[in-house]
Amino acid sequence: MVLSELGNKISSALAVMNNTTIVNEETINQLLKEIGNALSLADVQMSLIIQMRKNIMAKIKLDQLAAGLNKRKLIKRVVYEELIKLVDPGVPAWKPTKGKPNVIMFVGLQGAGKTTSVTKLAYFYKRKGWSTALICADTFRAGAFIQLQQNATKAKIPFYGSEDEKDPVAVAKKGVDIFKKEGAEIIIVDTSGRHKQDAELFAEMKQVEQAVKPDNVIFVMDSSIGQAAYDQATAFKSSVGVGSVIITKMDGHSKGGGALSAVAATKCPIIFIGTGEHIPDLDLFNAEGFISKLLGMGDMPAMMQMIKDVVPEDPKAIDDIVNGKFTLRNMKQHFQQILKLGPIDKFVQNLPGLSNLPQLSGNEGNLKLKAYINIMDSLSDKELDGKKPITRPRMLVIAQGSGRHPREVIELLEQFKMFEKTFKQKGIQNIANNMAKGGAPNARNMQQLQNMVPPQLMKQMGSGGFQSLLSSFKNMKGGGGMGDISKMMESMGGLGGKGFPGMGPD
Ligand SMILES: Nc1nc2c(ncn2[C@@H]2O[C@H](COP(=O)(O)OP(=O)(O)OP(=O)(O)O)[C@@H](O)[C@H]2O)c(=O)[nH]1
Repeated sequence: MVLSELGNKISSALAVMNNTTIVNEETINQLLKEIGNALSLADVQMSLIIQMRKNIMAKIKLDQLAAGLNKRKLIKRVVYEELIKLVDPGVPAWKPTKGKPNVIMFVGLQGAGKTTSVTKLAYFYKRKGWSTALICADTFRAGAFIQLQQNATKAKIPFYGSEDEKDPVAVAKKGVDIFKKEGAEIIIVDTSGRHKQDAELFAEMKQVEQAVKPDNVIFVMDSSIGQAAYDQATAFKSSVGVGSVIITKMDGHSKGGGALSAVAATKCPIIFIGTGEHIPDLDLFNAEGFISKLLGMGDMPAMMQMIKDVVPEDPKAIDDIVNGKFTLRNMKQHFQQILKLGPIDKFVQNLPGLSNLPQLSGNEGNLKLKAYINIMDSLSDKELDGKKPITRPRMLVIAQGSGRHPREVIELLEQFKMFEKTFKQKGIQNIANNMAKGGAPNARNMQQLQNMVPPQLMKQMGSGGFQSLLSSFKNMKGGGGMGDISKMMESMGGLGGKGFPGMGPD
């Protein structure tokens, strides 16, 4: 059973409870039994399931509930909170400090995904403007040096290692010293693994730890580990000062529950999950967002973060929205920004109602956007700025110039009309204006916003999903300010009409 199945099972158990006429002890027992079975099938440790069940029962005392209280809502909330607790030790995750060297040491068993994840993490920080460096202190596995060197070169990250030096402590120490002197802010040390936990491995880890004095030790765990996760995590935690966890291969067919509940063993937060073999395939982990996504309720904070991370402030684009102006040039920028968010399917899976769909369109959406951008590269400035209409003969020339089919040029212009319509709606301008003054969207804005969400998406989101979308708007008050709301609207504009290119209902 993969995690989306776990999510679907829990969601349907909650839906059954929601549809029963009477909520009594029996209904709750049945619900908890089904949730417990689903968690157990996903490899979550039995003692944790029993504890969770006890916590839920303690929070829902039916006989003490005030009359008129929405019991179903309360039960759902309690289940949701307890699921979050399962993957959240309640300890804030360590954060690096800008402007100083932060040494991070990776530990884990062989094949867990350490070498892949060190590069992913360095790349994650590099994209955010940190100066990063990688050190290969895995002198045990032949090939580890070359693997990390190649990954580092691919990601354009400075690397240190030695094919001749057999002492991991010496390599780690020398590498850290070099990069500290060079002023690197994130220095990541990859250590060797073993097929199984053994004394030699732990002794080596301890020596490296003492030599480089890491600011954080990250324990990397393969999500397919199953029930053995608890013991493995405990062993690593008691040996070195593990501070955070990364769970890899969450994209595969593993059950994942065992590794996820390893936080209970380490009392350390999961900070990232690996979602593929490529360098950008590393997702920030947020317990609430993760459970919300698991249950098909979307992960709006993750979506907002993705947008915030990569979209630069563009006052002109904001002005254009406020003034109801939308040109092909705006659309081109909009598509370029969406592409920076990574694969579109990942972005969309953070949306309520779409989050537990198995796979939307893979890379198709991105390829389509790239094709559209190619076409727009062939437009003149006047055409991009809406100062000159694009005639049919001109469409053929543009198709030829961009090496695309004329049908795609027509498709792009149709897409543009839909975007233009969305962005010219008064509602968007009102909200933008309101947010520009630092205010939260009011009830009328919300209604207008609701009217702008295409019926197809609305149906998929359900009212609960829509509420969380609205609250994400409300929560933005004061936080990200005007920049955020404009970006959010851009993303919503992208969902307008037929949805993202290549992902529409037809
Ligand atoms: N699908 C998928 N594969 C991953 C992920 N992370 C790592 N891998 C793959 O897992 C395999 C092992 O990864 P490594 O990074 O070499 O493992 P390691 O922990 O460094 O192993 P040692 O250096 O031997 O200790 C490689 O084939 C990786 O491509 C992930 O998140 N998803």
